[in-house]
Amino acid sequence: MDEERTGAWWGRRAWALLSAVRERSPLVQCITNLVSMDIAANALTAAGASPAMLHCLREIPDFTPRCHAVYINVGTLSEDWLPSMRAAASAGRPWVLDPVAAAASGFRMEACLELLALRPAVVRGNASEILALATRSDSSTSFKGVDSSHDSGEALQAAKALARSSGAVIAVSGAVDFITDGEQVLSASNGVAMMQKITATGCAVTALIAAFIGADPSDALAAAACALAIFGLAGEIGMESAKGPASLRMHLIDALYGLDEQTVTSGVKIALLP
Ligand SMILES: Nc1ncnc2c1ncn2[C@@H]1O[C@H](COP(=O)(O)OP(=O)(O)OP(=O)(O)O)[C@@H](O)[C@H]1O
Ligand SMILES: Cc1ncsc1CCO
Ligand SMILES: [Mg+2]
Repeated sequence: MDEERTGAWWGRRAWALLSAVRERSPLVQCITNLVSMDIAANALTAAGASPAMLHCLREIPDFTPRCHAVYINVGTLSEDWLPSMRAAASAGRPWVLDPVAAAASGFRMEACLELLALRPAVVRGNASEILALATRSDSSTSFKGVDSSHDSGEALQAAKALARSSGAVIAVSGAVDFITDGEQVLSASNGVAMMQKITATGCAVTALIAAFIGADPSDALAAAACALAIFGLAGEIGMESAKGPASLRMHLIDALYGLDEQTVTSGVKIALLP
């Protein structure tokens, strides 16, 4: 390492990655749930990326190889969409998985585990989703639905084990986001609690991770941490003008669009855990 990775180093790294997204405008194919399509596409566009919500199996051989990254989210999974997810994940592009409500059913858990075997670069979930995936459990009563019933710290050991067994970077979102490749653990401490009151903010930040990887595929751990920190920072700035979840959604997207170098380098809170 040329330079010690201080907080200031991470601020510069986050700015470099956001700048790369703005300059390269990576094409990100999103096979995502019906709830999240709008906020994910708007978050990607505001950040400078180019989203495409295509999920028809017959289009994947032509379209997916031309994408810079792929985003797959099982939130409104159906049997019809699973073949498209498999095909897009197997198209040779770097891709990111959001295992929404992984424990909701045996079918969904099987689908998530099958997709995980197709080597995503990053998996981003809330703590309950990462705990369920790591234990391959779809039966525990503590797993409700799309919202987490655990704090992110409770899933940290599970995230490390899942990263080692899958080869993916695992990101657990929450008040503090944890990002690990199974050896190193980064924390990203940006964001505001009100973000949990907007549906599909988690889905949107996973899409943003795919955009960061599309712009620079060299370091999935850094891409995931910087995307989470930048999305959280946009939430903090948005909260200064918001009156509740609906206006926060609008102000967060505006803030993401307007982020400048000074704000990012001084505002991003990423640290390497000892
Ligand atoms: N208590 C909190 N304080 C600050 N930021 C938070 C808090 N909880 C969540 N966030 C942020 O909100 C975003 C969404 O994370 P969350 O864990 O709620 O995802 P999720 O449960 O998968 O959401 P969804 O399924 O609705 O998409 C992330 O950027 C995360 O960092
Ligand atoms: C509410 C909801 N249901 C399935 S996906 C989704 C969006 C948040 O994950
Ligand atoms: Mg989610």
